[in-house]
Amino acid sequence: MGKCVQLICGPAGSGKSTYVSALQEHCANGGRRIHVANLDPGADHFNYEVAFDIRDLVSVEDVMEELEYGPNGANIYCHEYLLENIDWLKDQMEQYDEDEYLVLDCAGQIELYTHLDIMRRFVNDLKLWGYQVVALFIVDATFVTDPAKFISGSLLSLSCMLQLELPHLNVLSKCDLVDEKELNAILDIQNASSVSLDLSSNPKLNRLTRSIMDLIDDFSQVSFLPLNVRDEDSIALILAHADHAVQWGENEEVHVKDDEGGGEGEV
Ligand SMILES: Nc1nc2c(ncn2[C@@H]2O[C@H](COP(=O)(O)OP(=O)(O)OP(=O)(O)O)[C@@H](O)[C@H]2O)c(=O)[nH]1
Ligand SMILES: [Mg+2]
Repeated sequence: MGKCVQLICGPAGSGKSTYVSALQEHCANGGRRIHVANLDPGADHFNYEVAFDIRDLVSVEDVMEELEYGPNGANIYCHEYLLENIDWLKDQMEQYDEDEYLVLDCAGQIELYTHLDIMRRFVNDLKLWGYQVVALFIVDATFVTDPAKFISGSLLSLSCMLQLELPHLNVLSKCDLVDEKELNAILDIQNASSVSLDLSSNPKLNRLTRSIMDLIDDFSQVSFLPLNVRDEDSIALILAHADHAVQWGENEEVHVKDDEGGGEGEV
């Protein structure tokens, strides 16, 4: 069993903290140990049992008050501060054994995943410490139900994937809020070229849109896993994909009953 981490990324309000809370409950019901940490220095509230919390090191509130920064600048400052004090995080993570899976609930400030290199530097540290990391990019289903928004959501996810260079899963949250037909249309998309893209009356713009979608296709970036936090099966499916990405449990010893000897043997 290796040291494994799910890194929960995505735009503000997309449902990251709600997902980790549902995941924690799902794992507890199944007798599996996971630990969820808050890495959002601007978090107000969340419903999960927190293993450790970046706000014990630095918080947006304190930075805004002491340095008189605005909320965005303070958030970036907090992430830079975390990187400068990365041993704090290492100590927190090392409290847990290899068979205890860690889930890191990150901030939703989108520049962290697009043009700043903060998350990439952070991920590089996790890799150096020997963690297998999978990124889950959570996108709100209600934001991708028309072609223009679908392109925008796919591009955001692609930026994150290219920045972090990690095994990457796209998760469509709040599936309970969208019409089943609309949802299935998104989930059925196998390649970007199949999306109806004549968004403009200007053929030049439509050609540009198609080129963008071809780019997204080149990275096989259009498939989403559906998440409905009220549906255990959807959480189990996402967990299975994440486990596969980090090879969780693949080296686990298989125990079989030794009928003749009455004891257990290893395979
Ligand atoms: N109906 C429904 N609402 C959801 C779901 N997931 C999240 N929400 C709601 O969406 C809002 C934002 O959810 P959060 O989990 O706080 O989102 P977040 O991505 O952690 O937000 P930030 O930490 O601010 O980036 C909350 O009001 C949630 O109750 C879902 O699957 N279904
Ligand atoms: Mg959150």
